Amino acid sequence: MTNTLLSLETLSLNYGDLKAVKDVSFSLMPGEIGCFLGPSGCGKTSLLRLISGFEKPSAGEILLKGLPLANEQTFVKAEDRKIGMVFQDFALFPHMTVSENIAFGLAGVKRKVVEEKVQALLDLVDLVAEKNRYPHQISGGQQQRVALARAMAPNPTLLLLDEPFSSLDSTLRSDLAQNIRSVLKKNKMSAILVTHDQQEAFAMADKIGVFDQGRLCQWDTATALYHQPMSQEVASFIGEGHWIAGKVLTENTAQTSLGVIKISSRFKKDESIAVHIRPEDIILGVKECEAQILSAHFQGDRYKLEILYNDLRLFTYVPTSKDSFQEGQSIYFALNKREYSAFATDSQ
Ligand SMILES: Nc1ncnc2c1ncn2[C@@H]1O[C@H](COP(=O)(O)OP(=O)(O)OP(=O)(O)O)[C@@H](O)[C@H]1O
Repeated sequence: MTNTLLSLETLSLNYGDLKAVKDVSFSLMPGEIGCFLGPSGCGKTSLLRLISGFEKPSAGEILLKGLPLANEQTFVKAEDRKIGMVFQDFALFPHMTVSENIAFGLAGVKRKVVEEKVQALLDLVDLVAEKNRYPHQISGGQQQRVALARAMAPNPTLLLLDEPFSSLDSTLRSDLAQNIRSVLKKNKMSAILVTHDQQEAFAMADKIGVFDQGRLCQWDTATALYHQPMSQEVASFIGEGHWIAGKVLTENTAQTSLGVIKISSRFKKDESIAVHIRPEDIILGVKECEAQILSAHFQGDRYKLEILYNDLRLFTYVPTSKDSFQEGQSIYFALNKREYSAFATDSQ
């Protein structure tokens, strides 16, 4: 028997003919922060609504601490699931102070206990000095921390955060993502975050699920998604890269227009494959391949260099230095010697 906190088993949700969530299975361990990542309309919010109890599954099962929340026979109502929610727009009560907002979910609890709990949460989210202010008298980031403290107050078993940073500006978002992660970790709180922003997912989550049209493509750590994508969708969606055609030579090598490279999956000899190469795999200044610079885009701390090698367009990043780059200039590079992710292609 595992001590899984949340398990989803082949969970599906249909809205009429539309299959919004298709056979999704994964599990979350106690204290883990998970994340649903994917483009708009891929079913992230629908899945969060299934877990919170705002939607009934069309098929499959949700278990919390081994007990069914929803399956063919059972449906535990949202208010009985001990699952907290933090919404996109924070949904704070404007006529209540920060402390009153945090205390809101503690109805029926003794006053002294409420006071202690609110004080501890104010400390945790670093809002002691703002406790008597109203939501309009604090910043967006502070409002989000109030929303987090309010959702944590009743000690939920699991916290769900639906695009919690989307109304904040980008510099605040990454700071707050780190900050909220440390608050959750300090409290050993299990949580699931929904976002379409990779940097936010990377900053907050232990495990990330990449979704595509209602399907969970991969549930993994950020580094595994980046370095060992299990499908072309995940490789293309996470980070940046190039697809290069190749033909399988031996069990773990392929011939490509960048030479013979190692591949991480096993294919049959002569099979056509697409190999995924990251920008950081193009190592400049090593005299193996000679290319021409097509363009150099100055991006502040770095240049994005587009280069042409035979008929192949590649790009990489170079830290800004005194070097300048001219269009048409020759430049040498080598391909990083590692095993590359590769996938079978339909072409012969
Ligand atoms: N109540 C509903 N009735 C019918 N279709 C719906 C309903 N809610 C969502 N959908 C559809 O289900 C699909 C998944 O929607 P969902 O909101 O779960 O996606 P999402 O990944 O959260 O998107 P976003 O990032 O834009 O919020 C979409 O095609 C959407 O139009």
